[in-house]
Amino acid sequence: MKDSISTEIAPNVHELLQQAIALNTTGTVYKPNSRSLPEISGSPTEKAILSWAVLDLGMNVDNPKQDYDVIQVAAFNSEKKRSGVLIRRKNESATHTHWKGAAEMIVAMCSQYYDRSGTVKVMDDEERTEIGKIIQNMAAKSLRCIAFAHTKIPEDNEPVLGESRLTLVGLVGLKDPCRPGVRRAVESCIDAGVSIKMITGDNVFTAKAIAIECGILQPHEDVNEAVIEGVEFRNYSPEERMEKINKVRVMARSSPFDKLLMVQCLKQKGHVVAVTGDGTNDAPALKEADIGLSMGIQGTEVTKESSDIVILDDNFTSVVTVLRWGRCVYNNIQKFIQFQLTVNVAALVINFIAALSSGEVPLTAVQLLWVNLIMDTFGALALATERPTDDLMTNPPVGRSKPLISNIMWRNLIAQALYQVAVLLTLQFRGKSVFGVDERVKNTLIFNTFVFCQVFNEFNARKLEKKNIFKGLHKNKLFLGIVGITIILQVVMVEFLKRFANTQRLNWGQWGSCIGLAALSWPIGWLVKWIPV
Ligand SMILES: Nc1ncnc2c1ncn2[C@@H]1O[C@H](COP(=O)(O)OP(=O)(O)OP(=O)(O)O)[C@@H](O)[C@H]1O
Ligand SMILES: [Ca+2]
Repeated sequence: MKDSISTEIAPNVHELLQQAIALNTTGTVYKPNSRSLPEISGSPTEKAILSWAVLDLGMNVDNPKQDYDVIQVAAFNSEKKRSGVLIRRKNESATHTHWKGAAEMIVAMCSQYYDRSGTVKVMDDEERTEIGKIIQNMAAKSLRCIAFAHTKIPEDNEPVLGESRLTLVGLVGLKDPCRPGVRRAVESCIDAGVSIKMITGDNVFTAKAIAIECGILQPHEDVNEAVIEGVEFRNYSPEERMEKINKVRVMARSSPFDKLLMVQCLKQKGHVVAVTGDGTNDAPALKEADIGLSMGIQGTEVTKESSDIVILDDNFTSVVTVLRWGRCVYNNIQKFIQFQLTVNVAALVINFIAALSSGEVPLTAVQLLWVNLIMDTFGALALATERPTDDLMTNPPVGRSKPLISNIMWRNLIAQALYQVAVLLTLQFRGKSVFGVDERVKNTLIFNTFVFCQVFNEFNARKLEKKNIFKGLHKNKLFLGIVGITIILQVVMVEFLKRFANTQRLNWGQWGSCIGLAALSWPIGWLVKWIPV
C-alpha cells in the first residue's frame, strides 16, 4: 500500500512535496532512535500531513532541512488560511516558494499544475473547473482539502514570497472523523431546547458534510439558509444579520472575527450563548460568550484563559454534562428559595397579626431560631443536594430575562403560605377553646404545627412542577436523613426542652392533630399543581 502511493507520484513532484511538507510546517517529527516510531507533534492539520508523509509516503523530513535554508516565512493564520516559505538550496542562488493551505484559495493563486507524469501544464479554465470539482468531491466526503503550490524564482530575480502564478503540486484530503458520542450529544442538546451552531474554518462543502455527520444538519433538508460563509455573514447589514441569524446553523470559512460577530449577534437577540473551542482563533468568541468552554488537552493556553470552563477530556459530550448540572443547580436553587420564602412569609404573617391583635407573639425567639436552622442549613442540605434528573433535559432553557422566581414557584409558595397562615391563625384564636388547653400549650401547638408544616412542605419543594413529589426519594439519603433528624430534634424540643424552648409537653391526640394538619400540605400541593400558570 505504502509503495503504491509513493510510486504513483512522479519523482520530481515527490521531491517538491517533500520540501513543502518538511520546510513549510510548524509541526515536528522526532525519532528517538532508528527503530522506534517517529513522534509527531503540531496542530491537528500539521500532524496529519506530517504523519501521512512520514508513515505512508516514507519521506524523510530531515534531509530537506539539511539541504535548504529558510529565508522567509509567512505563518499560518485563520484569516488567510495558508502558510508559505521562501527557501534556497545551500550553495545555490535560485529560490523556491512553497505555499500550503485551504485548497480553493491556493488553487486560485496557481496558473499551472503538475500532471500525473510530473510535467508542468498550463491551468486553463476547463482544468480549473475540473480541479474545483475534485476539491468539492473530497469535501463532500467530509475531507478537509489542503493544496500545495510551488514556484521557482530564477537566480537573477529578487527573492520574494509571491502569491500568484504558482504551480499546483498536489491536493490532500484530511479526515477529521466525528468522534463517537458527538451525534448523541448533539441530539440531547437539541432535545433540551439548545440549538447548536457549527462555526468552522473549513470550506462550505466540508462543513456541510461534517455537520450532517454529527447531526447538526439533516441529510436531505434544504440548507439554503442554514449554511453560510463567513464573508457573507460579515457583509450583511446589522439588520439583515439579526433577521437571518436564527436560521444559520453552519458557518464555513470563518475568521476569528466572524466567530465573535456570531456570538455578539446571538447575545443581542437575547439568547444565552455557550461557545466551545480549542484554537487561539476561538479565543475572542469564547471570551464574549456567556459560557466559554475550552478543551483541556488540545486547547491552547489563550483559549483556556479566555474560557469559563475547561473540558479536561476534550470530549464534546461533556457539554451535555455541563448543561445537565447547570440546570440541576439552578433548579435546586429555585426549590430552596421557594421553600425558604414559604417559611418566612408564614412566620412573619402569624407573628405580625398575633402581635397586633393580642400584643403577644406565639413563636418565641428560640423557636424562630430553630425554624431558621431547619430552613437555612437543613433546607439547603436537603434540597440543594438533589441530583440531576432526566426530565431536566427535556425542558426548554431559561431565557436571559426570565426571573429567578417563576410563576410556578409563586403559585406553590402562595398556596402553601396561605394554608399555613390560615391554620396557625385558627390555632392562635380558636386553639384554646377547640383543644381545651391553656395559653402555653396552645403556643406549643402552633410551634409544633408550624415546624411539621415545613417538614411536609420540604417534600413538596422537591418538585416544582411534577405532581409526584416522591420520585427518586429513596436515592436521596441526605434528604431523608435531614428530615429524620429534624423530626427527632423537634420531639426533643417539645417533650424535653421545656425551659429552653418555652414549650409544653403534648399528648398523643395533640401530636396527631399537629401532624395531621401539617400533612394536609401534601394534598394541597398536589391540587395546586393542576392550576396552569
Ligand atoms: N497548518 C495549516 N497550514 C495551512 N493551512 C491550514 C493549516 N491548518 C488549517 N489550514 C487551512 O485552514 C482552514 C482552517 O482554518 P482555521 O484554523 O481558521 O479553522 P478552525 O475553525 O479553527 O478549524 P479547526 O478548529 O477545525 O482546525 C482549513 O480548512 C485548512 O484549509
Ligand atoms: Ca480551531
